[in-house]
Formats: sequence, C-alpha cells, structure tokens
Amino acid sequence: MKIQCTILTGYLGSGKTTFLNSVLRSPELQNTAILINEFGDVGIDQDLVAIDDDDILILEGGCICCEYRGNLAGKIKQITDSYSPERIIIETSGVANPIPVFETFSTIPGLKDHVHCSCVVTVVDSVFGLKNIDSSIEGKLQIASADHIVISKTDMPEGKANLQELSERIRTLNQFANCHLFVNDEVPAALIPRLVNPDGTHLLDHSLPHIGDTAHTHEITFESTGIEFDGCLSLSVVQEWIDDFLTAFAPYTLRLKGLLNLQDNSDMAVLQVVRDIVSPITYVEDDHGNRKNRIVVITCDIHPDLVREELNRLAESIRNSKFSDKDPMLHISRTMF
Ligand SMILES: Nc1nc2c(ncn2[C@@H]2O[C@H](COP(=O)(O)OP(=O)(O)OP(=O)(O)O)[C@@H](O)[C@H]2O)c(=O)[nH]1
Repeated sequence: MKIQCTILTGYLGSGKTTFLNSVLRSPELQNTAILINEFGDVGIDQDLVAIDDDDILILEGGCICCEYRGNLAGKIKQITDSYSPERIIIETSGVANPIPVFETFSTIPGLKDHVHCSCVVTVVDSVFGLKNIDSSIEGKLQIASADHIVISKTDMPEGKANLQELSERIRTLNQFANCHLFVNDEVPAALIPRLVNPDGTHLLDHSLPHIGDTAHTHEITFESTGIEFDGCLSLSVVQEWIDDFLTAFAPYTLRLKGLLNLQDNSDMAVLQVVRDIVSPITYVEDDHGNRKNRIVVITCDIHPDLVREELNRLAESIRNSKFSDKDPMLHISRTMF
C-alpha cells in the first residue's frame, strides 16, 4: 500500500507548525513522518514540532518549490527506506508554491510507485491573510491549490474582524476547498478523518488554478538572515531589542523567530514575531543541549546588511552583560530567494 503524503502549506507565520502540533496529538495520526522545509540556513522549526526527532527530516537552506525539488524526492526515499510510516506530512516554507511540490510526486520516477500525494492543506492567517493574498503570488497559489483551508488566529480580535472579507477572498481563489476554523490548539474535528483516509481525488488532479506562473515564481525577493551565538540573555534585553528592531524594520519584516538562552530558565525561550505582532514567549526543551541562541528573520525590500547589523547588536550585548560567561561565538548566514 502506498504511503499517503499531505502537503501542509501557508504563508509565513500563518500557523502551520502550531496546526501540525495539534494534529500530531490525534491518536489516528500516529505513525506519521514529518518533512520540514525551512527557509534559510538557521533552522528553528524542528525544535518546535512536538514529535520524536527520529520522525522529522529537515530540508533546509532552500525553497522546496524551486531547486530543492530533487532533494525532496531524496528525503522521501530516505524516509521510506528507513521505516514505514503510514503517512508523511510535508510542512513547506511559508514562501513556497505548493503546486510544483505536488507535481514532484507524479514526475519523479520511483516516487509515485511508493507515495501518493493525497491532499494539500493550507493554513490562512485571519489577521494577515488579506495582506498576504494582496502582496504575494505565493499567498494566492497556496490558497488556490488547497483541498482543505484552515483559517487560523480567529481568537484574535483582528482575525475575527477580517473573517467575513477573508472568506469571500478565499472563495474567489478556490471554490472547492473545505474551510475549517482553527484556534490555537483545537484541531478542526472534521479534518482529521480526511487526513487519515483521503478520498483519493485531488483538486490539483482536475484543474490548475490560473494565477500567474504556477511552475514557479517568487515575485518578491525574500531574504532570510540568520544568526547563531552563545551566551545567556536577559528577558529585558531581548524585549528592548525586539522593540528597537520593529521600530526600525517592521515595514520590511515578514517573520522573525528565535530560540533564546534566557537567564534562570533551563528551557529555551521561543521568540515569535509575525510582521509586527510579537507573541508571548513560550519555552521548549533544549534538544541540542548546547543552549545556542538562534534567530532567523525573513524580510523583503531591505538590504540584509542592515538586518545583520541588528542581529549582531543583540549578540554583542552579551559581551557587556553580567550574565555572560564567554564571548559570543557568531555565525551569521544569509539566503536569498
Ligand atoms: N492567537 C493565536 N495565535 C496563533 C494561532 N496559530 C498560530 N499562532 C501563533 O502565530 C505564530 C506563528 O505560528 P507558527 O505555527 O510558528 O507559524 P508557521 O506558519 O509555522 O510559521 P513559519 O513556518 O515561520 O512560516 C506563533 O506565535 C503561534 O503561537 C492561533 O490560532 N491563535
């Protein structure tokens, strides 16, 4: 029997990982392998997905819908060779066009004999969804290619206020997808059986949406700038830094996320920013045991050197801090798509 594969997509910060974590708690979805495509060289998402590390593979450093499609086939083969999950969920990066990813399953020899790509689930952010649709072809294609659309953040007042208009826009892009509301940890109950037993038909089997170049385009140049550094930070330094960062760069910032080694906490702090909204800090275990700080910022329309300087400033602040036990070791990376 073929392994079922679901493509989980959605714009930057829309709530893919949050949704994935909720879904993975369902007993019906045990025996699921996860393949995560991160945008940029500094990976964060693998530490935020609540599943055994052995069940996660990372496709990082590039965009899954462009030059990394060959790697995708390789990673899937790695999964199917090493063990036999019942299903694979691929979480794309937030800037991916899911259509070429879907097509990989029917075009790469060997892959289609073992794996059936059964559905595309797109998470749409009710707070920023309209902006994302208006400003990017990726945002439109992610919605247009979905079998299921999960509208997130409807607990937030801005999200609630947008819901009617957003639902209408979604319908102009995709009349066929089932829409589900998702609030933080609550899995849309109607969706689980569809993920467990997909009915075999797929929107993309019948009609490709006519929105720009479905083969692949990134209209916007997205820049991913990442940093890794040692040392311990205080919460107030981080808060001050993020305030300064957003004061200067909010118009250019699509996403910022980080794992930070804060004083007085054995877990790593998770810093989450979507455009100019900063989520409350949460904590995860330090899977790597090295307590390295990691931050990645995805921007557009700004020179990445400016972003890099700001990241550097945070790392450098450790040097002057009483919490520092060693000089910060910097590794700064940059990826452009
Ligand atoms: N209030 C609220 N916050 C949410 C909801 N879903 C996600 N978030 C928050 O939105 C932020 C981004 O969520 P993620 O799940 O990391 O988004 P993502 O799509 O995986 O992000 P990228 O992979 O970076 O594109 C986090 O701070 C989440 O806690 C929701 O339904 N309600």
